[in-house]
Formats: sequence, structure tokens, C-alpha cells
Amino acid sequence: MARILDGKVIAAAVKQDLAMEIAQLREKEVQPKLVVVLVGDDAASASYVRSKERMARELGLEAEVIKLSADVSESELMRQIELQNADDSVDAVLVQLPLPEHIDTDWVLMGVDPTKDVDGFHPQNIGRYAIGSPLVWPCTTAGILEILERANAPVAGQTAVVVGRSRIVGWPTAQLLLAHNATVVQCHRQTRNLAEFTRQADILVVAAGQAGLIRADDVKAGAVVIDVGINRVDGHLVGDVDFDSVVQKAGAITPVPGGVGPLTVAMLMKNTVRLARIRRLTKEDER
Ligand SMILES: NC(=O)C1=CN([C@@H]2O[C@H](COP(=O)(O)OP(=O)(O)OC[C@H]3O[C@@H](n4cnc5c(N)ncnc54)[C@H](OP(=O)(O)O)[C@@H]3O)[C@@H](O)[C@H]2O)C=CC1
Ligand SMILES: Nc1nc(=O)c2c([nH]1)NC[C@@H]1CN(c3ccc(C(=O)N[C@@H](CCC(=O)O)C(=O)O)cc3)C=[N+]21
Repeated sequence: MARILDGKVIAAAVKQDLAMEIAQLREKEVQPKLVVVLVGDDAASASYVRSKERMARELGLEAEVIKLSADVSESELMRQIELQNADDSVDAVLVQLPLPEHIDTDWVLMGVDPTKDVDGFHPQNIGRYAIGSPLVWPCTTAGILEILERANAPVAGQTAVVVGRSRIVGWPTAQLLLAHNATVVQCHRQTRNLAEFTRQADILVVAAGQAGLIRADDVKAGAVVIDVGINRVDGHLVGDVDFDSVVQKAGAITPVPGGVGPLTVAMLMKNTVRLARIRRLTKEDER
């Protein structure tokens, strides 16, 4: 039976460390502030944003949510982002995805000041992580590293397979594992014979959004399996990994819910604090 990597417990440990750091920053009169821009009334997005607000409040971080209607124009959305860019009290700006169809997501994400880009989605940050040193790693990716580290799972020299290559999860996660000296294979929809690759993974990260994509036969015995997927099936949340069968074979596994998700929110807070620290306490030429 695999060890179950409990995201809630790990997130609580991250929060504890952060609370101390925030108290120290307050002594230096730094009050980190996060702004979340939420467009439209998608129920899942609204619920994620609520959990972000809740955790910020618990930690004593300032958080503001700017709600815009689903039919907001691209230029009005940009104007709102630029207001946050210009506001010196704001350290971190997050534009909740997905955005409505009529809005060019790439263009909007490029509008966020790279020094306030708490998601790490700006091309400047992507360029930085291509050379291994981003200001921040995207929250989910950072959360995956936190899980691996706190579980004492080695990364260097391991074979890591990432299923998915999205800007939010798959791509940055493969880059992070590579930066930590894993041997990385990145799979996607056009990968032929997916199982041939996943079966070789010492670390298997699955971020495809397909319930039941990975079953016990697709996993190497003893592997560390990180299930990022969030799928609603018959009213329940399930991951991309068939937990009940894979738990019998893997060495360690994250559950859904209660695995990567809680870490994503915790790392958003950690990234906010980091950006606040860099922007307010570091000289321009040291960044
Ligand atoms: N727990 C958390 O904190 C978070 C969870 N999520 C969840 O993670 C999942 C992925 O999210 P996201 O990356 O945004 O999703 P996207 O839909 O943007 O990307 C999915 C990726 O998976 C690949 N893929 C899809 N199906 C298959 C398949 N059958 N075989 C191989 N590759 C496949 C796609 O390939 P291709 O590029 O070829 O299309 C694509 O690269 C979702 O369930 C989402 O809800 C997302 C963010 C945070
Ligand atoms: N700009 C931007 N940045 C993001 O990081 C971002 C985004 N947009 N859009 C959507 C995805 C998804 N995402 C999740 C966050 C928390 C949970 C989470 O807390 N999940 C809980 C369960 C949640 C529930 O019960 O619904 C869990 O897995 O235990 C999941 C998914 C962040 N994303």
C-alpha cells in the first residue's frame, strides 16, 4: 500500500512557516497584499477564489477580489489590471482562469506587471524559469515540489513523467523537475502509447483533466504519483488517477481532494509573500 501524501497536512505546515514570516515582515512594516481579478460567474472559479480569500485572511495577508462581469471588454479588464500594476500597496496580481472566450488570455496575462505576477504566467517569468530561476514558480508546480520535499522523495536523477503541458500546470512542472535534475518526459494528447512512458516513471505527475486516465497497470511499482486532476464525476471530485487501484501499487500517492489542491492555495500565499519581500526589501539591481 502506498503512503498517502496528505495535502492538507503539508499545506498546514507551509501555512505555519508563512505565518511566522508574515509576522516578521510586519515588524518591518511590510503588509503583503494580493489582488485577485475574477471575470464572470463560473461556480468553480468563484469557489477557488473564496478559498484563496479565506486562507489569506487566516494568515493576515491583505486580499482583495475585483469582480468583473462576464461581458467585460478586454480593454476594461486591462485597465483594471493596470490600476493594480500602478498601485504601490499591491504586491501580487492574479487573473483567475479561464477567462471568457472573447478575451485574449495571452494578451491579458502579458499585461500583469512581471514583478507582481504571482501565478508566474508572464512570458518574462516563463523565460526566467527556462533558465531555472523564476521569481516564483506557478502555484501548483511550487506545491508539487513542496509535497516531494516534505515527503523526502528524491528528485535528482529520478525519471519523472508529466502528463499534460498546460501553461498552468504541465509545462512549468516539467521545467521545475528538470531544473531539479530529474530526467523528464512530457506527454500530451498526441503521445503514442502513453503507458509505455508512465510505467517508467519514478515520479509520475498527472495533469490532464481526464478521470481514470492512469490505472495500476500504467504505474511502476513503488512510484511517487502526484495526481493534479480535478474532475467532477457523479457529483464527486476525483483526480486523473484511479486511486483505489494505484494506491495498491505506488510507493506514495496524493489523493483528490486533499492532495495538490490545498498546496496550490498555500503556495499562492507563499508566492505573494515572496513578491512582497522582493519588491519592498530588495534593491532593483539584486532582483
Ligand atoms: N489541484 C490543483 O491545484 C489544480 C488542478 N487542476 C486540474 O488539473 C487538470 C489539468 O489542468 P490544466 O493543465 O489546466 O488543463 P488543460 O486542459 O489546459 O491541459 C491538459 C493537458 O493534458 C493533456 N491531455 C489531456 N488528455 C490527455 C490524454 N488522454 N493523454 C495525454 N495527455 C492528455 C493535454 O494535451 P494537449 O496539450 O495535447 O491538448 C494538455 O496538455 C484539470 O483537471 C484541472 O482541473 C488545474 C490547476 C490546479
Ligand atoms: N490564475 C489562475 N491560477 C490558478 O492557480 C488557477 C486558476 N487560475 N484557475 C483554476 C485553476 C485550478 N486551481 C485550483 C486551486 C485549488 C484547488 C483546491 O483547493 N482543491 C481542493 C478541493 C476543492 C473543492 O472542494 O472544490 C482539493 O483538491 O482538495 C483546486 C484547483 C487553481 N487554478
